[in-house]
Amino acid sequence: MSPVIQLLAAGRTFRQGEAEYAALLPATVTIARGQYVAVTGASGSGKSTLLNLVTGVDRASQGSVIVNGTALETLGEGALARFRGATVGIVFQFFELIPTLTALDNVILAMDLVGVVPAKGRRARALSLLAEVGLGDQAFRPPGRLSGGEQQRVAIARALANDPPLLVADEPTGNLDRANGDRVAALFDRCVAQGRTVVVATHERGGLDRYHRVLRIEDGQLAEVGA
Ligand SMILES: Nc1ncnc2c1ncn2[C@@H]1O[C@H](COP(=O)(O)OP(=O)(O)OP(=O)(O)O)[C@@H](O)[C@H]1O
Repeated sequence: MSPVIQLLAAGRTFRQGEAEYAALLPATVTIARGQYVAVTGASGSGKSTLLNLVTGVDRASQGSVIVNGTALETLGEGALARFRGATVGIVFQFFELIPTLTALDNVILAMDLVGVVPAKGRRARALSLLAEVGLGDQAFRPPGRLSGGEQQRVAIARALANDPPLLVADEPTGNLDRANGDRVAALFDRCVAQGRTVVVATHERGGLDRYHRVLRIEDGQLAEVGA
């Protein structure tokens, strides 16, 4: 089942020499199961910082990040890594695919690293996910022989490899032209239709109609903009 995500006065500060710098001021927000949420804000406003707390990639400096009732700050590194592997799929602006592997092997590797999909089913599942994102005939190409839009679709297939209930994407269309961006966004729409919770950071001010909720960050301050 999709997770409920709660931030309770969760913030993140970074040390800059002698000074402390708040990348995310203490924020309280609940994201319900199956919600489709946009996080908007200018470059440097704190979107990635917020996403990193929600995914357990980074830890809050204060407050609590609770996913399905588990406060992530209570988990040790091993337990946090298992949480990420089983619960979260992440898509990055610049795809972050491994250039020396084929599209297929990039998706299989995500399953190998986490180990929740039985080994003998991984190849077939990866092929099926690539077909689902419209890349059935490109599975054996390395990322360098795919367009940006195709690489991002490989990255989405990889993010879905372990069937995570939560999908988090950091500016996933920021590097794509309109047509490819629309195609990628349509795949996220489908993930929501499948019952996943999907959180997307975007600096765009338009095209927000598809989301259930829009959160906005300005200089580290999170606010709800609209539903
Ligand atoms: N590891 C870090 N150490 C120090 N400062 C950091 C670190 N990560 C982020 N910051 C700072 O925190 C602020 C918020 O950064 P963040 O990456 O969250 O912004 P963003 O809204 O995602 O920006 P962009 O849209 O450009 O990705 C920025 O001023 C950034 O320089």
